[in-house]
Amino acid sequence: MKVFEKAPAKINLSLDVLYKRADGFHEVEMVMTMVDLADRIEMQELPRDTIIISSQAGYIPLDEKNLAFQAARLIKERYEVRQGVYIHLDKKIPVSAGLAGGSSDAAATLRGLNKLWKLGIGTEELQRLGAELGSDVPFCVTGGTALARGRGEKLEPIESPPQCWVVLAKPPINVSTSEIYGKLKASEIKNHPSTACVLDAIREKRFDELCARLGNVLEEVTLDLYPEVKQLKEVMVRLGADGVLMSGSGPTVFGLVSKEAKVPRIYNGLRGFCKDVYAVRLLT
Ligand SMILES: C[C@](O)(CO)[C@H](O)COP(=O)(O)OP(=O)(O)OC[C@H]1O[C@@H](n2ccc(N)nc2=O)[C@H](O)[C@@H]1O
Ligand SMILES: Nc1ncnc2c1ncn2[C@@H]1O[C@H](COP(=O)(O)OP(=O)(O)OP(=O)(O)O)[C@@H](O)[C@H]1O
Repeated sequence: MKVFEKAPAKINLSLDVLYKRADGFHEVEMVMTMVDLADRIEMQELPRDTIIISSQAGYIPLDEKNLAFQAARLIKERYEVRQGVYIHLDKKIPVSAGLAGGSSDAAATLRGLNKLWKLGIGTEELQRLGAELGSDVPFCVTGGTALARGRGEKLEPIESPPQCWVVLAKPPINVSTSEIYGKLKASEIKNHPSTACVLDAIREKRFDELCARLGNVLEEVTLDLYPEVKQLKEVMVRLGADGVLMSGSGPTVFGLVSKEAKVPRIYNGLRGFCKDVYAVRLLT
């Protein structure tokens, strides 16, 4: 038997850090949503007790470092599953981009194996398992739009933002999430985004207000280390995107655009700076 799952990319509409915790993680307050750019994951049952990963993407690990492998191993161990699984990852989400590609693959693997092996695991338990794999995985289990707290695992679903285009541009650099959090001085953050205002703008369907309130405290660190990300933000603003922000720890920059007619100019303008550019819709 085979199952298929879509694993969409996420963007952070706001990302605030409240403080650094004793366990080394940062207490966050984030508004996250999914966009229509997704990996596609195929899971096929194997009679042997083994996990095999393949992918057309040459640049991701295919061994136990792969987050989909870790998700399969976790579910097999926890639910004492003796069968094996062959997992093919059709990657569309750029890697190490700040778009939670690996986390979404892990979440999709948890959902898919729950179906394949008829385990009957509830959503909350899938999210708990996800939290063992990474901070973004619990959100990716359900997707939608949510307010995330804790280290990202305490989730409150909220309604979707007003529908719009999302132009994503990833410069050709790799950014390490732990390095960016490591360099952040949580007690010295000057400009905290207002999570409450972002939530209000979404609830009241005020697109312009949402664009004005976008904010990510990790930008300061990443933009300082990688001036090309700052430049990309400036280009996107100049090309006419309504709201522009870096997603997660970067380096992907996204622009929200309400008018479809503006999208080709922004897309084509960005292609002059980097090859990884996508124009997609929000997954509402
Ligand atoms: C930047 C975001 O992607 C925004 O959604 C997430 O906060 C990070 O999520 P993630 O990549 O799933 O992160 P994890 O794999 O759990 O952690 C990677 C590293 O980031 C740091 N980290 C992550 C989450 C968090 N709340 N505080 C942290 O300090 C830790 O140093 C950790 O070792
Ligand atoms: N299935 C996977 N897809 C992509 N990367 C993976 C996968 N499994 C493990 N990785 C590794 O995880 C690291 C981060 O990749 P990923 O694409 O998830 O980053 P990201 O988009 O910055 O994530 P986040 O936004 O959650 O911080 C890379 O070093 C990559 O090699």
